[in-house]
Amino acid sequence: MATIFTSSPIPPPSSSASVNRISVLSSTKLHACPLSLSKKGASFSSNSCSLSLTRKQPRKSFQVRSVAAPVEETAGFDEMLSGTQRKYYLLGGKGGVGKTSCAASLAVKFANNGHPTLVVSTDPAHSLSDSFAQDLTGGTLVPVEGPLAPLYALEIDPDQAKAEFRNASKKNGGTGVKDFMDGMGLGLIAEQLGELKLGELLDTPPPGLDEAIAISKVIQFLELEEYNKFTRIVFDTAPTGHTLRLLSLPDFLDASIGKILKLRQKISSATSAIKSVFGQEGNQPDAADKLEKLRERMIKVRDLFRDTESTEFVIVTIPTVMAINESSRLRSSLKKENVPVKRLVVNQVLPPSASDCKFCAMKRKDQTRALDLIETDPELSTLTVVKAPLVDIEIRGIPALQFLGDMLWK
Ligand SMILES: Nc1ncnc2c1ncn2[C@@H]1O[C@H](COP(=O)(O)OP(=O)(O)OP(=O)(O)O)[C@@H](O)[C@H]1O
Repeated sequence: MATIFTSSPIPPPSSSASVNRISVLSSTKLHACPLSLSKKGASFSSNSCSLSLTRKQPRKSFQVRSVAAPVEETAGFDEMLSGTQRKYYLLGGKGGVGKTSCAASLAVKFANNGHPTLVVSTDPAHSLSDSFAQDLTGGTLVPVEGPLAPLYALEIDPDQAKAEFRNASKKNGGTGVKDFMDGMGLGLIAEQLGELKLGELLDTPPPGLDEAIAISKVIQFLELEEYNKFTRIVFDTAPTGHTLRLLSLPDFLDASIGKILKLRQKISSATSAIKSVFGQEGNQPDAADKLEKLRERMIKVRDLFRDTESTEFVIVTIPTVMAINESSRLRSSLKKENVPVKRLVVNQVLPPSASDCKFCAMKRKDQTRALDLIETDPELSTLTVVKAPLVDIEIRGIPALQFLGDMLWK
């Protein structure tokens, strides 16, 4: 493919279809350079232009005359946009690859296209506020300023969610029940309870538990009326390891909580006579209720993850062998758990340039090797690959997110 670049003024919109207009985000003076993303790599080239988000530069524009149009692989954003029924997008991948940036840019794009959108962070190390450059902390719905349709953010506090779970469980199946049973001389059942290893679970929660509870908390929120308006919900999830463990947690917790509740029933019938003598009723029915609710939400989370109609997990990666291998393992685990995956975002792809910078040339070669891996990887090769270029400043704030979103979600 050959591409000719000139830097003449932008022609009127009616000019030849083979001429691509370069977008300029005039409101913030962010520039995009000619870019076309193809399966074989980012076909971006200019003698005078590297891909950059440059502040305070004079308004410039380029025109690209494509001699042979590259085969572009797009995200299929129209499909993501279509329908007014609620859809969930979970973005996940290795730490630091750009999950938050991609999730935030998707949320902005949905909102700008008319969908009332909620973006949720379930990563214990939240970075939504940093990404939007707005204070979105507080654990409740916070409006994001800027997009056309309502966009709200929610940063779930995993510690608070975990504490709630711990309290509910302790009253029913943790040390609270164990002490209670010991006191009643029901050591045998206490041993059975020990087999559940629930005490351990609560004392040293497995990584991912916080996120599972955070997501269950979101489900609880979504049942409230004020959340009905959201037609797109984008999750910025924690790095891969957490996500993988998270996937198996709903089943694990469902089983554990189910056992606890059954056990509680047994205990309550076995001890009803004793309780009636000693008049010990306590507040257990309320706690049991809470635990049962948590269990129901866990089941909803699990079902939500697997619902191909409404949910999609988008894997975000960067063009390095390590990140791509990790993405492959993630995809394999998601497949085992029947979580629908269609798209793979490859972020921070170095655009080709005519400069002879040795470091860039080496880096580009390295990235190309990694990108080639995707095409032969049995887990990843079937996915729609969407590439986003590495830009030269941090992606922060609505204009920058719009810029990234316009390149990614097409
Ligand atoms: N295409 C890009 N070009 C340049 N910088 C980028 C790009 N994508 C993301 N970044 C920057 O990389 C950093 C990490 O991005 P981000 O926080 O989105 O990653 P993350 O995967 O969510 O990280 P974590 O795993 O820590 O939550 C940020 O400073 C962000 O601005």
